[in-house]
Amino acid sequence: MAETDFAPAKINLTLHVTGRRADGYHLLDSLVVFAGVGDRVTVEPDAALSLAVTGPMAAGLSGEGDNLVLHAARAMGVTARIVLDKHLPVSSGIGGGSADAAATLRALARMAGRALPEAGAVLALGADVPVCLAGRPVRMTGIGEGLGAVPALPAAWLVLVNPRVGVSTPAVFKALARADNAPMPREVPRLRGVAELAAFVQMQRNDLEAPAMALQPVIGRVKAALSAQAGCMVARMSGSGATCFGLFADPLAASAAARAIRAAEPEWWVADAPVLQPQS
Ligand SMILES: C[C@@](CO)(OP(=O)(O)O)[C@H](O)COP(=O)(O)OP(=O)(O)OC[C@H]1O[C@@H](n2ccc(N)nc2=O)[C@H](O)[C@@H]1O
Ligand SMILES: Nc1ncnc2c1ncn2[C@@H]1O[C@H](COP(=O)(O)OP(=O)(O)O)[C@@H](O)[C@H]1O
Repeated sequence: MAETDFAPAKINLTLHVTGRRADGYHLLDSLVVFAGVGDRVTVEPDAALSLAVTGPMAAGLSGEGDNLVLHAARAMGVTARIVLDKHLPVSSGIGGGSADAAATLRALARMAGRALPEAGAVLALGADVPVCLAGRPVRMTGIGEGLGAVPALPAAWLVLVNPRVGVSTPAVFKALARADNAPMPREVPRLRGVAELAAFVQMQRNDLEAPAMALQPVIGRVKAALSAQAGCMVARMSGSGATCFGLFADPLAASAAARAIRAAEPEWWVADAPVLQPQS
């Protein structure tokens, strides 16, 4: 039986870099949510493992031997014909490859009636794969393996904008001036509306914004374009960039903002989508 799974964009609403391990990996403290826009992974039983990439962002993935989808399938020890329908820009700070790997694990587990790999094997696929496998709002800590519960978040909408410049995650971490930054407050408070969520985000940081902007100054323009939109309550960069998000209380304001940015910057990738709520 074929199985399809959705690979939603991962958004770091906050991203504090709080330390650096001896192996060079950084300790993070990040409020992560998922957006209702993403890739789609379809798997079908087959005697050999194969991957076809379709969709508007397929061209961004040339070295298919390295595709995280194939790494994930090997970690499951299952062969399948896999189709990755790629909609998210590659190397863009919204975890597209990690979301694809997580969707592959979920789809193959259902297809083959197998359990998901253990936590260490999931983390070995990439620091963002555990959070993408969780697929719900969490406080991510450690290098990505810590998944702490957060109080339910209000319904909210995001506008995502990428200037179509890929940003290398290792290069951004390398350009970070200091790794010993303050974490988020001990508790993420209960946030009773988008205004409170936006105020919380505003008081936190993405410590990778400055180094990413130094490497790709266009990120400053992306953030400013979002901030200038009516109804945008806060704008920040996600992950190691270059994608920035704007947070909106109202879906109509979010889609109007997306239309306005698309009209002004036709070369940029722009999407509006809800913050995904945990499935009940
Ligand atoms: C920065 C984040 C924040 O969510 O997002 P993205 O910008 O990738 O979306 C992630 O931590 C990225 O996770 P992921 O992209 O899976 O990282 P990996 O493939 O495991 O590592 C790529 C490289 O990033 C650096 N790295 C990654 C994670 C981490 N906690 N510390 C690091 O220093 C290391 O240089 C590593 O070699
Ligand atoms: N399925 C995939 N989708 C996106 N990138 C992938 C995938 N498989 C491997 N990669 C590689 O992973 C790297 C990071 O990609 P991506 O996950 O999109 O970055 P980010 O987490 O910053 O959004 C890129 O160099 C890309 O070539």
